[in-house]
Amino acid sequence: MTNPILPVASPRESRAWLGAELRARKGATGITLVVGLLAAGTSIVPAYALGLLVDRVRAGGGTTALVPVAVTIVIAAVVGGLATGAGAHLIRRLGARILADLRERAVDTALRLPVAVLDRAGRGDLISRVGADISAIDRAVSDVLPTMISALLLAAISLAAIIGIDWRLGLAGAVAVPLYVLGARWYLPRAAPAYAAERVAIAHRSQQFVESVQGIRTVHAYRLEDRHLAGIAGASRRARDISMSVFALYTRFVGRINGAELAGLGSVLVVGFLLVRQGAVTLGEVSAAALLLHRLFGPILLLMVTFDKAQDAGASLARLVGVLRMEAESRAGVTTASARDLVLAGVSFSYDGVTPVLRDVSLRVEPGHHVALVGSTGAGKTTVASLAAGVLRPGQGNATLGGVPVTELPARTIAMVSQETHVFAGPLREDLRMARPQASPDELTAALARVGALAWALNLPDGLDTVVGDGGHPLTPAQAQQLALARVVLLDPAVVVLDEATAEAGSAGARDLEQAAASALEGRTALVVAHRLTQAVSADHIIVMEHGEIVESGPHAELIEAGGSYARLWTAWAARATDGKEPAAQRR
Ligand SMILES: Nc1ncnc2c1ncn2[C@@H]1O[C@H](COP(=O)(O)OP(=O)(O)OP(=O)(O)O)[C@@H](O)[C@H]1O
Repeated sequence: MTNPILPVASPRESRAWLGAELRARKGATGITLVVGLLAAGTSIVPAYALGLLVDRVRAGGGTTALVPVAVTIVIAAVVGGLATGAGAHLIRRLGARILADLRERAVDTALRLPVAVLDRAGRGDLISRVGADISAIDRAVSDVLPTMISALLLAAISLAAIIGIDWRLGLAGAVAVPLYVLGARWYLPRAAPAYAAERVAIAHRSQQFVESVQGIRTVHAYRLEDRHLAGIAGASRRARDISMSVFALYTRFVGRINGAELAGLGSVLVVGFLLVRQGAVTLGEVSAAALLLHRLFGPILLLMVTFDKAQDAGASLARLVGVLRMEAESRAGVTTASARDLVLAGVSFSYDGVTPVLRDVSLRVEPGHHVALVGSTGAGKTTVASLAAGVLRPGQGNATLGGVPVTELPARTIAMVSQETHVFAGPLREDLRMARPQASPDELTAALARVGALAWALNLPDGLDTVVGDGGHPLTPAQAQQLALARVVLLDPAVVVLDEATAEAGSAGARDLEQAAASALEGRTALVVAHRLTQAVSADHIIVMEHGEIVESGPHAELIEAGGSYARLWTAWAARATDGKEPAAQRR
């Protein structure tokens, strides 16, 4: 899927990111490299030892001269085996850790992105990046990466060893390089489509077979056996032909690689012959150089056939590192957006594009002020709150904070506590930490205390470690809302939109929640849907809504004096409050 919004990192950016990650893990990277080099180093020892053996035999050395060489080869094999195993394990572990961090940072960045950016980018792209792309890299890290890195280290060490024997031998061996490159450039672009076609043909064959077996009664009933058998035979022939052509492609590729090996080895032997004749090197040294080159054939072929997998993983990495590039965007504006007006200007909205729910709504919440929205059920309060928080986008008009559309603000700039409070499954402590992952235990308890939830939280079976949410310890709706308010305290946003279901908590519970909300909102700019009129009394400004429109607005005292809808709501509320019923005044 092509996407103009979520960026893809350039190869240079991906390399820079990887370099920084490795530098940040100097210790683990260093040990991995040392063990890898030890494995590569020990695996070239037998070639050297065999070269030495040749010289000793030529010099007429007896069995005693040969034993140390044999022992060296055995020790090198054992150490090399152990080091190769340990190296692969260390590479996998390092890779898995870097990958885990990358996934966390990518998800974290994505969750902070403004709603508008996510909408434009398409959630599917994001989900495939943190899902399929991570899996592709993960497979490469545990499967091809250790082999590739070992092969590269071995190639580097072997080349250095050959040049160390005599640079002219190194040059002779290098004759193979352009031929390898040509072989790879011929094979790689053909291999991917060929393997893809083979997979499709095999899937088609299975499909034909399964369909015929599943519909066997119909096949018998209409005497369709011959037609179905012909279909299966045709699909099988196609699959067989494609598989054979894929195999032919691979053999032709291996033929080209064998050509490169022949050229490299042949040149080493010819140059070696001339050098031995000149007395520049010994026969044993030329043998060692030839064996070192030969030792590389397997790893180089492996590098080539796994190259496409590494390329796939590289492409996935670029897509993930691209998401990280948006980190700055996801954090920008958090501080600058504070101390700015929250404004809805001429906002109209409809959920289905037909029935208008809001008509020309304009309101302003000044920095540090609390504005209460009141009105009957269905008047449009929750819709206004969702538009102000950037959860919904206006059909007409604008919702802005400091002039910036709220949907383009980083996700945590405006916090919204809605009527559906979700308790995430897991320990209560982790539920709170969603709002601030680095929160210390003291900060967690302070946040709970501020919303009056500390006493009950400490009384849970395992205190803050009690597992809550789905399948965990049940919390009352009021407790869940207190938890949501504690998360607001931890998140510490400049602006809060509150649409709590205080009315559902019973009068005593509702009063506690009002207290908790007031405490959580202290010092912040707030737009509050006042489900109980007592919440409106203390607000700096009250907005009264009816049928999707603002019908009145002003401070409590002014609205009472005006004797309009708010005054009527208030009278009804006060009368019921004296009856001891304490209703949600706007729920008629
Ligand atoms: N998701 C939705 N899809 C379609 N219509 C909706 C949706 N949510 C709300 N509405 C409709 O929009 C109108 C305004 O609803 P809204 O929830 O904003 O009112 P409210 O004043 O908050 O009411 P309450 O006090 O009951 O929460 C109502 O007619 C409601 O039926």
